[in-house]
Amino acid sequence: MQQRDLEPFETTSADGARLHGMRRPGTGTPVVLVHGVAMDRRIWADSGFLDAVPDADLLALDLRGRGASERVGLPQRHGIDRHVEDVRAVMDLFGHPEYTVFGVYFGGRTALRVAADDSRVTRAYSFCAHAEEVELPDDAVEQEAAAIEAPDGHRYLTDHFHRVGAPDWMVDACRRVDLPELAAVTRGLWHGSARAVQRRNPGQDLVLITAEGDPERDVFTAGERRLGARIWLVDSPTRVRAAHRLAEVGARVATEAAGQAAGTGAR
Ligand SMILES: COC(=O)C[C@@H](NC(=O)[C@@H](NC(=O)[C@@H](/N=C1/NCC(=O)N2CC[C@@H](C)[C@H]2C(=O)N[C@@H](CC[S@@](C)=O)C(=O)N[C@H]1C(C)(C)C)C(C)(C)C)[C@@H](C)c1ccccc1)c1nccs1
Repeated sequence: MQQRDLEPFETTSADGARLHGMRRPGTGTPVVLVHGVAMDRRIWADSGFLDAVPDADLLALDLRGRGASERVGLPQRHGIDRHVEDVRAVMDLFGHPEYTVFGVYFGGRTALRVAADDSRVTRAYSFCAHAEEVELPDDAVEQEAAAIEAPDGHRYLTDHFHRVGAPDWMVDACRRVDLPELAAVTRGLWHGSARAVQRRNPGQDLVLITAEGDPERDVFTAGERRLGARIWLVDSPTRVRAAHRLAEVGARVATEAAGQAAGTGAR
């Protein structure tokens, strides 16, 4: 992906947070790309996703506190509704009537919440995050936040993701994050992220993606029943290792986008 294709953009979220992103111009319904917690917008190029979706108009933002976007500091400014507002600010900036939103991990859960709140989203993909209520184990999440804000916080993250077989692009992304901000994002998960995604709006197409071997696969199929979502499975033993398949999933997204443009897209 030559750098010449990428055009930077800036906008402001509903609470005033300054956001940065990159547009890769293309055709058809624009696709807003939403990264996960310990990531930034560079993962889309690094994972090969960008090259797997050569024609689409891609809008990749840095969520608040990540990449070049504003550090907001407080956990309550990192709740999932603030993430939703970040994505909606990008949709407002480009002013299209319809968008596809594609998110990975917590960015996928965010994509589903954006679709529930905003009917400009006609298709939402959640890579390896489901739509059901989760039990946030207060101690484990607080321990994780404390480990992240410790001096060797990057090592905690990279050792863990190495150990569970994450791809290099995910491990490298951890090294780029600002640790105090990442600890605030982690504590921010207590602000609304545990709630299930309530609905699919008429005319929306939701796709939940997880690993063939995911022990929580049944939680994803619950979303299929409850929301009328589609399920894609990737050939991987776990959700974390499914990250190796992100470019392959991008190619499937491109096929659907092309199909839609030709008027034959699955609805
Ligand atoms: C089974 O987990 C996996 O398959 C790993 C997978 N995580 C998830 O899918 C979801 N999280 C979880 O399931 C669970 N949360 C967790 N802490 C919240 C969290 O995620 N992080 C906070 C920090 C940041 C790095 C991110 C993360 O990544 N930490 C990994 C592991 C990293 S190491 C360094 O310890 C993670 O999961 N830690 C768990 C535990 C603490 C319970 C062990 C629960 C409590 C929500 C169930 C995420 C998408 C989520 C869903 C709903 C609501 C909130 C978050 C990955 N995400 C990114 C890359 S891999």
